[in-house]
Amino acid sequence: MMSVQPSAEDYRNRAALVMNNILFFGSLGYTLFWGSLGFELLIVLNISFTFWYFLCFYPLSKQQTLLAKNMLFYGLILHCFAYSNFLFDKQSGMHLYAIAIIPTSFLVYSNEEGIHRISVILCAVFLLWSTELGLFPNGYYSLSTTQNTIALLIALSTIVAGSIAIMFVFDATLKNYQLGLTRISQRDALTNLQTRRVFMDKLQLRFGDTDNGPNNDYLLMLDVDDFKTVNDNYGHHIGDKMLIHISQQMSKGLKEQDLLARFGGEEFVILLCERSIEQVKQYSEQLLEALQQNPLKMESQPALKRSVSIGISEVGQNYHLSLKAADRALYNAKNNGRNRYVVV
Ligand SMILES: Nc1nc2c(ncn2[C@@H]2O[C@H](COP(=O)(O)OP(=O)(O)OP(=O)(O)O)[C@@H](O)[C@H]2O)c(=O)[nH]1
Repeated sequence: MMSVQPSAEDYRNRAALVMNNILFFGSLGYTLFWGSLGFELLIVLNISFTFWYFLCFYPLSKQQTLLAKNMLFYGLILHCFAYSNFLFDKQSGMHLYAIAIIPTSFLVYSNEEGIHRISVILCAVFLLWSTELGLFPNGYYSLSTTQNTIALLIALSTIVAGSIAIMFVFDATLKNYQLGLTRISQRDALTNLQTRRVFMDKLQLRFGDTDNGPNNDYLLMLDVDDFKTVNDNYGHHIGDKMLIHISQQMSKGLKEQDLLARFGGEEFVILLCERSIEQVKQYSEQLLEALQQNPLKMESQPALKRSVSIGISEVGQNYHLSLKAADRALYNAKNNGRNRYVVV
């Protein structure tokens, strides 16, 4: 069965949460800091931002969440702008908070909200630029060196912690995404079995190019009998369900090191490892029987039965030749009446 992996989107949401927590605590730090200096207005402002952080992740409608995000970012930028240009002098480091805003906007806004992200970044850049150049009148209050250092430390530690979180979480996201892509490319989309290419690569890994001689591994080529009539009589979607159903039956009785792949269309291939020919025959008989006993159940019609034909060959000195031999055996099984196996 296909396991449900967290998507890149899930990781992005988690990253946004981590980042927001960091900013939340940064904001809390500032609240305490302004409190210790007696700036009541700044305490209230910081609490309001904490409230917007909270709303960004509270389950609301899409539009309300977007509003909360905008309130948070534009409010934060305005707040830093007022701090660093009018209230305090630029040494207070308030404008540096904008550096944390830039990467955060990538996480908090979704890709569809890119336009908001761009405008937030432009505003943050303007804030940094205007403060650095002293474009506006200098701040009214001047913080002492220690106070400046504390304010700067809070801003910088928020930025550093945020950047570290981004590095880690993005790394995990990327790895997960790549893993997901690899998994997808190795699996057949319909049956979730391995693809022909992966199967051939694994045969190559197991047997290599050298002539090894027989080693109790068997190749089975399988083809669904009269499958075209399933599509013709019941439609393609029932044909698809039949392929899934048959592949599930095939996977029963396989061991961990065995391989099962969809070779193409209604053709499958199996490698049974370290078995005697009797065991291979037994597996084949059980599969033929299971398909008779477990037809595909349908909602408003009688259950639908299909058999398979199987060609079997032992993996000999060259696995390519063994595959061809199994294919010939399959051809014979078809010609001899289907719903059977033939060993070469
Ligand atoms: N629904 C569905 N049909 C597929 C898929 N891949 C291949 N097919 C169909 O499988 C059918 C194979 O038909 P044939 O090659 O004539 O084989 P058959 O009807 O099984 O006859 P025999 O093999 O001779 O028993 C074709 O109609 C293909 O369109 C698939 O992924 N889904």
